[in-house]
Amino acid sequence: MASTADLYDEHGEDLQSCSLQLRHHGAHLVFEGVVSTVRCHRDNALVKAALAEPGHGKVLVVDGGGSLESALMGDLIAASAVRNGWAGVVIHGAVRDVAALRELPLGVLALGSNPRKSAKDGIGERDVTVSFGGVDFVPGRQLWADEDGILVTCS
Ligand SMILES: O=C([O-])CC(=O)C(=O)O
Repeated sequence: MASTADLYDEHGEDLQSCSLQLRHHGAHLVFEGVVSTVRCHRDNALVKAALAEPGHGKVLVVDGGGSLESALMGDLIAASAVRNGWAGVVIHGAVRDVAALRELPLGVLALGSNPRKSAKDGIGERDVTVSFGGVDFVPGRQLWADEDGILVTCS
């Protein structure tokens, strides 16, 4: 994959760039894939269900509303994402089991971490457009991530 900076130089007008300073937590610092989404708040049942499905190299973008009060993914859910062929998970919210996530062959970007787990009631939405950091993450669009940040196609 070309670096996000090179992609931006080549296709800037066609790309949205995420201004939110998410941290890398997975072993893969460079990843790309088609966007799939979950919107939820302190409830990760939909995240777990999505990552238990075949990922086909997609990236799950989770809009947790920026809450750092509880973790939306830990090492077990992340390991299931690896098994099911997801390329990465981008979380506007928190993860946990950070030491274990670092060993997993998965792209993981998140706002922060918290050892507290989330509810499992299944409240939220799947494959809706979510927006944060100045980017509209529309399901079906292409996403690229590396150590500089995240780019997503505009259409
Ligand atoms: O079960 C959870 O809420 C998340 C978690 O800790 C894991 O994925 O290991």
